[in-house]
Amino acid sequence: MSPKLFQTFGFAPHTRVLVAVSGGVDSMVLLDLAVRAPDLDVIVATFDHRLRPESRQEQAFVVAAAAQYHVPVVTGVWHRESTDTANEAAARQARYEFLAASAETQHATVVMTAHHADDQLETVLFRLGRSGDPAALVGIRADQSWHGKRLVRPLLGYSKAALRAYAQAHDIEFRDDASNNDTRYARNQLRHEVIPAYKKQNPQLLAHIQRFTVEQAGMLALADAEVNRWQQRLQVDPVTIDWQVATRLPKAVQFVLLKRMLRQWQPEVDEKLLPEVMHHLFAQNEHHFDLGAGVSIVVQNGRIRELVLQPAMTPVTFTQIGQTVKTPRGTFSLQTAALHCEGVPVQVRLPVTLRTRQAGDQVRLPNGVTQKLRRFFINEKVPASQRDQLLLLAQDHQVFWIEGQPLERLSPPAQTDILHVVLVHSPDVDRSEDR
Ligand SMILES: Nc1ncnc2c1ncn2[C@@H]1O[C@H](COP(=O)(O)OP(=O)(O)OP(=O)(O)O)[C@@H](O)[C@H]1O
Repeated sequence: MSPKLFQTFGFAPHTRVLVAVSGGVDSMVLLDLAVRAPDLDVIVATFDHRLRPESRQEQAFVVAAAAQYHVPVVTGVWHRESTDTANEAAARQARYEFLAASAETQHATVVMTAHHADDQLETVLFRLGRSGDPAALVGIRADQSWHGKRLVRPLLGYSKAALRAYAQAHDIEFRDDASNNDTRYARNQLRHEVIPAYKKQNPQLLAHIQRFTVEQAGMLALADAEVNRWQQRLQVDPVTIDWQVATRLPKAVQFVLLKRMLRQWQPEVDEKLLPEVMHHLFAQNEHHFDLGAGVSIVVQNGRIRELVLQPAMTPVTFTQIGQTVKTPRGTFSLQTAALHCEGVPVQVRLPVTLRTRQAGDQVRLPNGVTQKLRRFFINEKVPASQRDQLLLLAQDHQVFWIEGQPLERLSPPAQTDILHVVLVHSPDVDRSEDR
């Protein structure tokens, strides 16, 4: 293992790289390699999750190590709100938000973490146990675009044993993360109890998983292209699929096709119902299936029709202050906050559209990080059944306001041409307009 390993990523000279360092052996080795690489301008980022008493000292250790390497360091601390749960997933989310925000402020174009081959094995086995979805089994990606940057895992091809050997050979100090020895966590149980036995039985396990994840990513890309081709062939109109031609394909292939098409329509449908949908496709009777997330489908005589139970509202656009729009959900008018004290003022730019969510929507969090709206809804525990119904104000895919969400969760856009407005809602509209 040598700094040459970065060459495969084709970084331009003096690429600014934010290296995520916890102080553990993996990230200390990554830091050492990155600092030795001639083409990289390294900045260290270290986050204190405050989940263990020793985490402060670990962060101080990383800060001191960065100083020894003469590289800048940014530090972050997880200031949990009382509503945040202190679990591993929430801690990881906070850490990645810190990394994204730090990359922005440090003008780094690449963020690196020290995930290695054993992490990959663990991730794939863990996901296999939790979900049968082949897309989940691509595992950790070596190089992906992320928040407008590249998120790179240069050590994914190296085992933990190889990293330890490098640390020993180069006298690299590190701190052991005590939580890794805590078998309360499901992943650690897998790490300490299941994987060692599995590896003993199959000495090539790491190499096989490595190969599997690379090929799996390729297979899924091929599958996407194939699904698009079939979709064009089978789609009669935007909400109708004629399944007759597809029936010449093996049942398992039909299932995959159907699943991926429905996911494109609505990512949150309940896929457990799909075998039943297929079973009833060619029945004479009409069958209705409620797939959740506001979507139901009707199947009959080899045709599938989508019905959105509560149709998404037709988007309406405000181009000026004072404009009033009638919708099936009531009458809305956009007023300047100074004129109206009703409701809380929102900062928007015009034109702004009132609508329900769309694929690609995103919000900007108070810490400046851009987050997918889908992820935001999950974090804020908005029930899946409500997500398609909530009204929001958006420009393109940037969402400024969401019905029922406290505004301090959403920060305004960074532009200066913002207006303070309130959306005035009169629900007492004639319900006959709903049709
Ligand atoms: N406290 C931290 N500060 C900065 N970077 C960290 C910190 N903890 C972990 N990292 C980075 O993330 C990488 C993965 O760490 P770890 O395996 O502990 O993560 P995890 O909690 O399992 O989550 P995930 O694997 O999904 O990132 C580390 O190699 C390191 O680069």
